[in-house]
Amino acid sequence: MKNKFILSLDQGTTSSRAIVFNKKGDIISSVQKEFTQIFPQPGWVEHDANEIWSTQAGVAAEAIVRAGVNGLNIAGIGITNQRETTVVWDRETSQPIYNAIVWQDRRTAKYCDELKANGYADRIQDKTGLIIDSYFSGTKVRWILDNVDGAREKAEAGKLAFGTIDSWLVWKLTQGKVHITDVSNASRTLLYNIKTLEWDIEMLELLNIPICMLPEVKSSSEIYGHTVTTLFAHKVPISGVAGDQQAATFGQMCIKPGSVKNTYGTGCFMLCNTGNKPVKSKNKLLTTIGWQIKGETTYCLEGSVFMGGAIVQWLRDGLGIIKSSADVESLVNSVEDNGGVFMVPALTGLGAPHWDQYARGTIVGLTRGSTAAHIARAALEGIAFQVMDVLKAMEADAGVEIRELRVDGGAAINNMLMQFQSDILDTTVLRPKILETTALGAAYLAGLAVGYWDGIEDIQSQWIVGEKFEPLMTKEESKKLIIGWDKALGRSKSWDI
Ligand SMILES: Nc1ncnc2c1ncn2[C@@H]1O[C@H](COP(=O)(O)OP(=O)(O)O)[C@@H](O)[C@H]1O
Ligand SMILES: O=P(O)(O)OC[C@H](O)CO
Repeated sequence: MKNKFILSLDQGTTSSRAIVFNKKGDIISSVQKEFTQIFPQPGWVEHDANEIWSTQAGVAAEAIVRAGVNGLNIAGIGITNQRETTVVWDRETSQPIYNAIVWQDRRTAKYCDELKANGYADRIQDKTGLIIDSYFSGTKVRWILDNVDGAREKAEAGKLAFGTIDSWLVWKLTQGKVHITDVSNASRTLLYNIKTLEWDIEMLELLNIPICMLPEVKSSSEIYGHTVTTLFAHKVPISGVAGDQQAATFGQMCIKPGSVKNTYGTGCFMLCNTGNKPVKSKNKLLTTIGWQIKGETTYCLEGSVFMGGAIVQWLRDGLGIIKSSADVESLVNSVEDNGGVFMVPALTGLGAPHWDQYARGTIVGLTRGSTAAHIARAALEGIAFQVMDVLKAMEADAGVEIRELRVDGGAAINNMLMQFQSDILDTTVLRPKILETTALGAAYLAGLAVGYWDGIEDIQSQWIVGEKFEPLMTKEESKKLIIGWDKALGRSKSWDI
């Protein structure tokens, strides 16, 4: 496959990205575009699905041009996406009937409480691997069917399609010819049985969602269809799909059971490969499908933290104490420590392992000496403390000590955050040379399906350490900080009841 490349479409929560990779896993071109975040009410988060498509299509076209190639040079397209975010569209017009309801959106929290009160938690965890929380797609689909005029009748008549962002992009790329998702995305809907690998009829009935709306579930690495859009002059195979966190786990080459990565994007997501069998968490982690290749399914345990790098965006857009996300590093380095200030970044509730839909952001420990720098430092430390809570739960579930953490995502570029993370975990943090592991993982899945790479052996050696962070903090210091964090955490819980 001479002069051939893989195009990866990475549709994240805050931006759409397209990256062209070569056979060595090098980035040939990369284009990114932020899009609008819509906050119609406190706790609600929406995206315009058409804007998701237009930004994604735009960056794809530009990445190809910048790489100096055309569709003929693209061996396959890999898609990876913000997960759980829910789109319902009209099959005939391809128009969404409502904005995409984003994974962070809390509007179905009360309904989730009812499900819990009615004793469904165990059964749901058994079947789907998930915790009852408004995070997942199922209750969002139900909300759209119940709240958009005429939606339920249309859905029952087979006129509406539901999809997570991967499905929506495949639909648009094939001009409505292909309606699919992959197992990793399906496993985030609350509707998919991760043991039988089928949509679960009991869950569909419970949430009152007609099965005819759902996409067909495929593996993460196969040819699903070819592009029909005018974006590419030639028909390009779409050959890899995985949720962004699972793609990053694959891109980080966490392919052996026990290997762990943490991504610092909008949220933080720690995934531990548990091999070919689902492991039920006893510590409020999620059991999720990592990927499926050639009929073999890999499972992971996951700890999802809702606010990661997004708290830095809030420092920028909400507080206005920095001009760009990158500025946070010089601001935090202007002070020695947090000056006694702690921030719990629970602006959209708390995910794993606390699962408190009603927690809200808290800043505590302010004194007359507190400055913007202390608040910024507390924000970054708040990211690392949340990851620490997840890691502890992961260690308890796996029954092992995690001595090495592979990291990636936009905020992993931040050296202060990575050093603090290593300090507070007392664990080695490894940042790879290529930080775009999400896009790379999707590229690998797509390339494996079309024979661009022959097998895992072909790509395994491409993972290279860029920076290594070792713990430097004394045990006394970290212990004191952890006590402060736990106290602050207590203040943020059950706030918005
Ligand atoms: N230097 C930095 N320090 C800390 N956070 C940063 C820095 N640069 C970017 N970020 C954060 O990284 C996030 C973007 O990461 P990315 O992996 O692109 O996220 P997503 O895929 O969720 O859109 C943003 O929330 C941004 O605030
Ligand atoms: O957009 P990201 O990279 O923060 O990822 C979002 C997750 O997929 C949500 O589950």
